[in-house]
Amino acid sequence: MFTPSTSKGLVRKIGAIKRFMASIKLPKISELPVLGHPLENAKRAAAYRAVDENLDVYKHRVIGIGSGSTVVYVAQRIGQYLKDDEYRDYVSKFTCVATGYQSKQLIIENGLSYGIIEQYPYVDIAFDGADEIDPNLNLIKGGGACLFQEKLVSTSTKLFIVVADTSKKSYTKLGSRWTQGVPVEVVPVAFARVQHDLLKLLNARTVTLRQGGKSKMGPVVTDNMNFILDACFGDIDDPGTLHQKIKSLVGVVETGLFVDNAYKCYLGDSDGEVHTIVKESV
Ligand SMILES: O=C[C@H](O)[C@H](O)[C@H](O)COP(=O)(O)O
Repeated sequence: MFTPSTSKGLVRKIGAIKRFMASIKLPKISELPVLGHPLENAKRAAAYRAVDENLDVYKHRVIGIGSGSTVVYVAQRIGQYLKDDEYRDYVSKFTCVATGYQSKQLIIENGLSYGIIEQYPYVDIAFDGADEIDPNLNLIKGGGACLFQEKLVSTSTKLFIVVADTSKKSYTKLGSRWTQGVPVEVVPVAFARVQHDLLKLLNARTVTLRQGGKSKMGPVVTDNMNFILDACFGDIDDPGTLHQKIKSLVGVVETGLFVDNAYKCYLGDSDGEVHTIVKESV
C-alpha cells in the first residue's frame, strides 16, 4: 500500500538520483576505457573528437545525426553532454533531426529530443559517417542503404562533419577503396530501367540490385520504400559530373556521391589518433 512514509522515501530516492545525475561529468577522451575491438576505438575516437571540436553547445540548436556504425558514437557523445550539469540546460534545448530510422533510434536512446526536418529545415551542424572519402572531401555513402535522407540533412547545413575510421580514406579517386559500386536509390518500379540505363548510357561496369541477405529475402527496401542499385564505375574521375548524370535518369531518387558539401572529416585509428581533412573554404 502507498503511504505518506513510502512517498517520502520515494522523494528522497528521486532526490538522490537527481544529485547522482547532476554529478556526472563529460568523460575526458584521454581517460576513456579501451574498447574490445580496435575498429570501435577508431570510430569512437573520430566521433568524440568531431563532436568536442565542432559542436557549439551554446549556439547550436538543430543538430543532424546521420546513419551507420560510427555515428553511434556521435549520438553517445552528445548524450554525455546532456548528462553534464554544465551543459544540460543548453543541450536539452537541442532538436536532433534524423537521416532514417536507425538515427531516430540513436537520438531517442541517448535521451536527445527528436524533431522532423519538415519543421527544422535549417540545420546548424550535422554529423555523419562515410564509406569512402577522397582528398577533396567528396564521399561515397549509402553502404547501409541510407543516402537520400542523409543528403537532405547534409545539404541543409553549412557545417557537415564526417566521422570515419582511417580505412575509409581514399588517397586517389573515389571508387578505389569502396569497390562495390556507387549506391543509387531508385523508385522500385523503375529499377530495371535505371539498371539498364546505368549500363548502357553511363557505361557502368556492373549494376546490382542490392539484396537483403539473411535478414530479408529479396531486395533491400530503404527507409523511403525504395530500392538500392550498386553501380560500379571503377575509379571515378569526376564525381560531380557522374552524380549529375545518374541523377538525370528517370527513376533515380538520389545517389551516394556526396560532392562538395562536407566541411571537415575526422578519421580515427585504432590507437585513438585522429587525423582531419578540412575543406579549403566554406
Ligand atoms: O548508408 C549508410 C550511411 O551512408 C553510412 O553513413 C555509411 O555507410 C558509413 O557507415 P559506417 O559508419 O558504419 O561505416
